[in-house]
Amino acid sequence: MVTDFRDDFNYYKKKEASLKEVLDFNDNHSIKDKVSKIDVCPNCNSLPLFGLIHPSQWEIYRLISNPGFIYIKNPFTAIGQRYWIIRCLRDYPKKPGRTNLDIHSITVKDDEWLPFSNDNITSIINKLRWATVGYHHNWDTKVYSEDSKSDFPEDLKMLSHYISNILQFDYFNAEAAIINFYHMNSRLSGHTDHSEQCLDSPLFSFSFGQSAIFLLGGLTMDVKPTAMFLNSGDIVVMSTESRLSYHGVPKIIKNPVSPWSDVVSCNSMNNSDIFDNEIISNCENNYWTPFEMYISINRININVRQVLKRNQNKICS
Ligand SMILES: O=C(O)CCC(=O)C(=O)O
Ligand SMILES: [Fe+2]
Repeated sequence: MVTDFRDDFNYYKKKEASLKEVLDFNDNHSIKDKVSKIDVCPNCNSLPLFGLIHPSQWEIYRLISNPGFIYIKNPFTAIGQRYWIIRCLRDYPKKPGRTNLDIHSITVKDDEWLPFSNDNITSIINKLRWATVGYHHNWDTKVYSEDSKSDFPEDLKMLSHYISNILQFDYFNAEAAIINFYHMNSRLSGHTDHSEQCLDSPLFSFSFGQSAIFLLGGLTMDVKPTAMFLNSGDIVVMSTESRLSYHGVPKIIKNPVSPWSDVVSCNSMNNSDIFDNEIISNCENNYWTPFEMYISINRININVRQVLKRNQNKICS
């Protein structure tokens, strides 16, 4: 029987679906003959970026079935995970970022967003489904516009550019990001990301919190997808032939581990001015508690894209 993207999506969204065919990058047997390991830079002298382990220790794989798709197994330190989770919940949804809550005319005052302690705020944070920064993704028209953009966060830009350099992409400029917030029963149906004017640049996707079953298909819905687990801290890159592939998230599953837990110490960090030092200095104390409550039952995905072509300086309509 031929199965296509829809069949597999519908299969994996079921509670009782068997997960034995899902690629698990933590299990050598599961990935055997399906991936090839990338030796990033054997003589890599790059300094580690705040929140990441040294790139010489990263585990990076290509999928043999899907050229251009790259998987990096969680290269984040526990503090790094906490940092990005806090940024996604505390800062990116605030103005000038946009969220699904704007559409429902819910405005959140600065000091109300945290610490999610009263019931009202708890319910607001639970309504958060997406936030956009940089060029704002327009969910209806799918067209970016010069009239709808805000500054791209410098720290997220630095993270994306760092990964792009380590992977030796010629050029990448982070110009738009969608932050997706998933509950345990959320899904993201199969789609391609084709709104960007530059489709030759890679797309970087960072996952935090609970795990996803991620389906990666081909250029049409007729191609049977590869199913894989994405766990907290994992990074995937969709480039070249995979940049326009169908993909989706049929199910969120409980992450058996919590890699944000084992914080060593915040003091030894190489804090560049780009990173928010308030988060770094508070990441070990109670400040983290409400975020931990959130991330123990939700998943966050940051999806970073380049919108314009290399020499283009604005959207051409
Ligand atoms: O949550 C994910 O892993 C994928 C998100 C995605 O595909 C998107 O935002 O376009
Ligand atoms: Fe996508």
